Amino acid sequence: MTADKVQALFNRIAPVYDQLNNSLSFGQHLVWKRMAVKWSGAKLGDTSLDLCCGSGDIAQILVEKVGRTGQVYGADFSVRQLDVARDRSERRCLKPAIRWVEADALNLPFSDNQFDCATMGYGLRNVTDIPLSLKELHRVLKPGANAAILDMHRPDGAWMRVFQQWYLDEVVVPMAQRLGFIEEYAYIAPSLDKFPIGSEQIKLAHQAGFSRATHYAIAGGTMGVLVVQKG
Ligand SMILES: C/C(=C\Cc1cc(O)c2ccccc2c1O)CCC[C@H](C)CCC[C@H](C)CCCC(C)C
Ligand SMILES: C[S@@+](CC[C@H](N)C(=O)[O-])C[C@H]1O[C@@H](n2cnc3c(N)ncnc32)[C@H](O)[C@@H]1O
Repeated sequence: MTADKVQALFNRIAPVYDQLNNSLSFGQHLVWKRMAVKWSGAKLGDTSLDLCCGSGDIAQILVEKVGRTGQVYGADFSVRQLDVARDRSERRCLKPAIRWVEADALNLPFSDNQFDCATMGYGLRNVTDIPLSLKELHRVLKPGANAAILDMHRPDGAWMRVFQQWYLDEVVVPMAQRLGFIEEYAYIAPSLDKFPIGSEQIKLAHQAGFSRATHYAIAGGTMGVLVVQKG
């Protein structure tokens, strides 16, 4: 899929995105997002970045970690997702206020070495150039900074993989169909088929310049968190 099509897809599903994430994962996506924030090493006073922030769940968790002395930037190229993110965070009157930035993960409008930590939730599988997005992430992190990249993952075990495929085809797509978004959610399965597995992600992270990279399989291997460090 081209970047324009990915952007249009996430604009279209913005009104139902949170509702479907909650029902399809039985609320578990928030647990996985909290794990990613923990592994990003976010701490009080940090300047943090949530890349491909969508409706802003992870950015909101980062606010709790960096506190009033820190800063949180949420960056995404979908204006509709950013509208939802802004509405939700304004309703909660978060301090510090999150800075929502319309930006392409492949060409970030941030300086070199700007961030103490970063997160990316379900973004890497959707960018059109994974090596370039990892390079951009590496560029904007300070030396020594960590980033945690959460995404779906293909489990090692055959039965778990069969279950995952069944769940995507027989639960996710029909539920999305009821809301009129069949094609949008049918896109998840093929995007996962071509997404590099953990060991391949580690290689790509090293090639992008990260000195350390570890992949943690979670949720029975159906999800994964790639934790990287800039040397
Ligand atoms: C966080 C979730 C989905 C994010 C998401 C990512 C995408 O790339 C999309 C692309 C296009 C449309 C929508 C999305 C999108 O919403 C929610 C998780 C949904 C998963 C399908 C849930 C998969 C569950 C596993 C098969 C196993 C369940 C384990 C159990 C809940 C413990
Ligand atoms: C599945 S959503 C994840 C949103 C959020 N991080 C979450 O975990 O719920 C993927 C997001 O990545 C964004 N995205 C995909 N490619 C992008 C790119 N090249 N630049 C910026 N955002 C991008 C989409 O607009 C979408 O909001």
